[in-house]
Amino acid sequence: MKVLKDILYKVSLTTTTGDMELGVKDIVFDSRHVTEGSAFVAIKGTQVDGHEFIEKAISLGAESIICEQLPEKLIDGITYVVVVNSARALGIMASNYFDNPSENIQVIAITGTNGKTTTATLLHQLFMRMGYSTGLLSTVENKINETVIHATHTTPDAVSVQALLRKMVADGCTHCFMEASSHAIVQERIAGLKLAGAVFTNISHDHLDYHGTFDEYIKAKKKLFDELPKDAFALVNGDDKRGMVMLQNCKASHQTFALRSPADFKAKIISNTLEGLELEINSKMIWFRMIGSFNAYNLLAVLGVTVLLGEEEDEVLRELSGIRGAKGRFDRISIAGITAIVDYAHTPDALDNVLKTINAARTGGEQLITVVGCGGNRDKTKRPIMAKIAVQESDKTILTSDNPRFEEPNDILKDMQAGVGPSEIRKTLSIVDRREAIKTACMLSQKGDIILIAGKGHEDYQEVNGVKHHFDDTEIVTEFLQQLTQG
Ligand SMILES: CC(=O)N[C@H]1[C@@H](OP(=O)(O)OP(=O)(O)OC[C@H]2O[C@@H](n3ccc(=O)[nH]c3=O)[C@H](O)[C@@H]2O)O[C@H](CO)[C@@H](O)[C@@H]1O[C@H](C)C(=O)N[C@@H](C)C(=O)N[C@H](CCC(=O)O)C(=O)O
Ligand SMILES: Nc1ncnc2c1ncn2[C@@H]1O[C@H](COP(=O)(O)OP(=O)(O)OP(=O)(O)O)[C@@H](O)[C@H]1O
Ligand SMILES: N[C@H](CCC[C@H](N)C(=O)O)C(=O)O
Ligand SMILES: [Mg+2]
Repeated sequence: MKVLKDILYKVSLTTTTGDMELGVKDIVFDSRHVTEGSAFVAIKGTQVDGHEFIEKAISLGAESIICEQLPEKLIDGITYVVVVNSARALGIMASNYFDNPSENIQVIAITGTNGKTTTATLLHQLFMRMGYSTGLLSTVENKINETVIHATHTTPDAVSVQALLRKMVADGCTHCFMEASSHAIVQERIAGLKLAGAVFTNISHDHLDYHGTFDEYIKAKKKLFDELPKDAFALVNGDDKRGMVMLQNCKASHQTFALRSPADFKAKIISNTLEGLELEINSKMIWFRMIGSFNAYNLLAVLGVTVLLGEEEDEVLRELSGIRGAKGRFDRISIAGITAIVDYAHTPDALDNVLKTINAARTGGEQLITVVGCGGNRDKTKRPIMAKIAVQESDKTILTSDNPRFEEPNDILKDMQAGVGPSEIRKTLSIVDRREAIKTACMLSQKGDIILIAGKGHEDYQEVNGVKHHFDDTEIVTEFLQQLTQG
């Protein structure tokens, strides 16, 4: 049996033990996973209140209960711990339970609307190339060195975060690069973590369904920086007007990266084509395989983190120039003279950036066909905006489904169609079946054309009514483009 020390986050022990240590066999926050001798942490969620399951947890063997309010009926032999914020207590307890792994590995958290996966993945690839044992927690996958552990969230739950860090430490990792989603920050999935640094990539429209207002969304991101310790660094995008907001009242060392504003880490774009980016950094010209000006920001963030962690700039740039980035981010498939681009752009800003990157690199003559959908049970207000951007920036647009989740796909399409102006209707199609939409884009395209398939990137499924069916944009577009060459 493990002994938890220092679990007290403004905790007041109300019942049996009067002790500040709690011996538990496991920590669970879902009554359905309770085991004999575990501590059950009751969390108020978006769907239900975990406090409703306290009795059930005890009946399944929980011996201690961490909660914000005591249940009416207290049961003999059970330890109840009342805390101000049980989600936060969960993070701190989990850290203690796994022997505070973040004290033995440098953890860097990356937040922002777009660019988290790209930045974290580049950092992981770079540190591996430089010979470090390195961990990664990302939307696409979690990794301990090259061993992949399936990711269900951008940031795992608090117990999984600590368990994964524990495993990284046991496997000799010295660094971990992780995404901190705004949901995770608000839900305290990273409470209890000692961070060596945090990065802010940018903030734009997303997740207003969850945060309510843009100000609340900014506040969620800022919380990461407010809680950084003094010996950490806070590296922010100086060209994003909220970058400086993140640094207000932040105790950590203030660091910036930028293309336009004065900054600690600065670059100038020399050329930006569909082959890659040429950047001037400290009077050196460096070629990167990443595409689009937005990736110049991601590369600068990576450079900043690496130098702040004590690496030598020239070596970093040399290694970085050969790296490709994360799966599903501007992946190019060229068949029969047609170029398909599969990209995870699922926010207005990302879609606009990707389309502008493609348009800037076009030589003329060819047409750009965009296939895009919006996820169900997510921010509805981004739907017409994304459709509008797609239609304005493309020669033809096919509006389709993304992950409908529990929504009616045609209702999502209607929300998107509201962003298409009357003069643009003639160049817009709506095809609810994403596979058919991709097929149609292929059939409409001719040699030289570009097809952008946006929104799902690396995802290998489509989620419909709670079921994830196999679905892979890259696989499907390859199949149809190959058919064109055969027929
Ligand atoms: C909206 C949201 O973020 N929800 C997350 C949240 O669930 P919730 O608050 O809805 O939980 P709930 O169902 O209300 O339950 C409340 C509590 O009661 C417990 N419970 C519930 C039922 C029961 O029978 N017994 C029981 O004990 C639950 O375990 C929970 O502790 O806490 C859960 C445990 O950590 C997460 O799995 C869940 O992620 C859901 C599945 C999700 O889709 N989240 C997405 C939006 C998300 O987190 N996305 C971000 C990335 C976003 C981005 O930046 O693009 C991510 O980090 O992945
Ligand atoms: N720095 C950036 N600024 C704006 N757009 C970007 C940036 N980096 C990537 N993008 C665009 O956003 C998409 C998502 O990028 P990425 O997966 O790196 O972001 P993320 O922040 O991890 O997203 P999520 O919140 O879903 O985890 C990319 O496919 C690309 O279209
Ligand atoms: N992390 C994002 C991913 C969105 C990906 C897009 N394909 C969708 O399903 O909306 C979210 O959970 O909102
Ligand atoms: Mg991500």
